Parts: sequence; structure tokens; C-alpha cells
Amino acid sequence: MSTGALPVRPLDAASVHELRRAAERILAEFRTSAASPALLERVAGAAKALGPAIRHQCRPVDTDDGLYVLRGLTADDAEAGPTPASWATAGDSAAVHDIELLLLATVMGNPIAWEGQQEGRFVHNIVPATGHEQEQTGASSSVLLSPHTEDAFHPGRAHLLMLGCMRNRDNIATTAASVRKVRLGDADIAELCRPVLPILPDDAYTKTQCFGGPPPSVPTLWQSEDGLTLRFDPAYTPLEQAASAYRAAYARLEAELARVSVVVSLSPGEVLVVDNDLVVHGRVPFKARYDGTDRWLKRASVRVPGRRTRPAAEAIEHGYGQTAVEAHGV
Ligand SMILES: O=C(O)CCC(=O)C(=O)O
Ligand SMILES: [Fe+2]
Repeated sequence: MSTGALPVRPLDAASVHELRRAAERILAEFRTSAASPALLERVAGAAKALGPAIRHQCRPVDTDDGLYVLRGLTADDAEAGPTPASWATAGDSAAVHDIELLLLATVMGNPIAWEGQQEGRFVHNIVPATGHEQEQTGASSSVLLSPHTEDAFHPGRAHLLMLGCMRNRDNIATTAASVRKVRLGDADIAELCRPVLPILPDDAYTKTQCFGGPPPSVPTLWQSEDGLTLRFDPAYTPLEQAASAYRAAYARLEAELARVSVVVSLSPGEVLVVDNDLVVHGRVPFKARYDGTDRWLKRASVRVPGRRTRPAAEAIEHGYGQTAVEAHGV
């Protein structure tokens, strides 16, 4: 990992072993990581039984970096098998790591899945796929994946995003920029706190056309009780519809996010945890190999019950007909 001075949280060998054993037991019972009510119940029980060391390292993000890297887990290259050619063919590839990630996500909060994305799985496979090189989705490669809030279009979006590395032979970096590090004038902040533009669903979603109602306008920045938060996805924001003052403030925010952006090149086993209210993430362009040795991440999204980082007005958004399914009852 090349992170400069970013927060790293080490997991000790006993915790790594404990997590692995818990995941193996669940996989031995269900033979798949695909979610079922019974599997999720077992995950909830096993997560509760995990020890204080894991719990401590999974505590909330506690610096203005808005992220941390969990280090210590392993992802054995031979055991993982070849990188799947696309998420659609990944199935149960390296399923024990799906369950490990789901257990950690459950320690942090409540994992979510989307009916319209990666067949409703709670852990997604992020791999480059032929024909998708230029998209603004996890499956792309040859283009810069521009900095974004994960699932910015939706009020049920994650509070935390987890990216677990299976393979990254070319050291391809994820980028991350925290709103708590940007310098913006009060007038720009006030402008960007106004709900002016919608954020439309991204291309990773199928069937988002059938929603009831016009796209809601949402604020880009918001002063929460804990400080400034953001909801930002320029690739899916119709900026041309805004007045020039708003566009100028938005451009200054974008430039500041670029200025404070850091690169995180994950090594196998490392898990990047990003606070989705503070940090926008993206990825540098790369050349896909398409030979079974490509970069391969596992992704989980987490809601944190009781967190008050979102404007009240989000509660009435339609979410474009998409539903975030929570793993565990609340
Ligand atoms: O590939 C990456 O590093 C990040 C991709 C991404 O934006 C995501 O998985 O949400
Ligand atoms: Fe993303």
C-alpha cells in the first residue's frame, strides 16, 4: 500500500485467524456467499461473537482523512483462483473473503445490497470487464473513474464503503479526497448547500427508469452535527442546468478535492474503509490484462444505524425506484 501518512489499523494474527475461522464455518455450512435470510442470521451471530480487538479496529473513522486501511488479513493468490472476467461471472469466486468482509461490515453497522446491482449480492466483485473500459463504473479501466460519493443518487446510500483487495499486481490506485481537508470560502459553501441539481443513477444500475416522480434536487454540501459532509458525483450531475454562480462554486470544490486527493494502492488482504459522507473516491486509469491476473477488489457498503449525517429532506426522496436492502433487521 502506498498511502503516505494515512491511518492504518493493524489486525493482530489472533484476530485474523478468528475472522477467517468464522467465515470458513459459515461457508462450510452454506457453500455460497450469496445472501439468504439464514446466512445473514448466521453472519449476525458470528459478528457479535468476534472479539474486542476486531471491534476496536472497526471503530468509526476518527480523523479528517475520512478513511482508514485495515491491514493484516491475507488473500492468497493461488487460493483465490483467477480474477473473474466480469462481476457477472464471478459467482462464488473467493467466497470466503466475501464472508469475511460481510462479518467486518456487520461489526461496523448494517451491510446493504441493491436489488438492481450485482444480482442483489452484499459483496460486489470489482474487476475490469471487456467492453466496459470507458464507463464510469467499477468495471471500467482505461478512463479515470472520477471522484464520487458511492451511490450518490440515493438517500439509502452507504455511510461506509469497504474495498477489500484480492489482487493488484500493477499497483493501481484508488483515489480518495476528504471534504474536511478542502479550503472553500463561506460563500461557496453556502451556495453548494442549496438543493439545486439532482444526481442521477449511475450506469451500474439496471431498471432505474421506472421511478415515480421528477429527479429531486439535492445539496452538494451539508453542515451536519459533526461537520461538513458531501454528496458529489459530477459524472451524473446535470451541471449545465445550474446558474453560473453555482457552477463556479462547484468547479472550485472539484479543484479543491483534486488538490487534497490521496492515492491508495491496496495490497492483497488490505481493506480500505471510506466514510462516504466525508470522502469521494475514484480510481486512476489502467490497462486491463484480461488474462485472469487483473486487479480484483471486493466491495461492501454499510449503513450505520443512528448516524445523523444526512439532511432530513432526504427521507422523502424516491431513490429512482431502487431499494437498498439492509442485511440485518433494525
Ligand atoms: O476500483 C476502485 O478502486 C474503486 C471503484 C469504485 O468506485 C467502487 O468500487 O465503488
Ligand atoms: Fe465507487
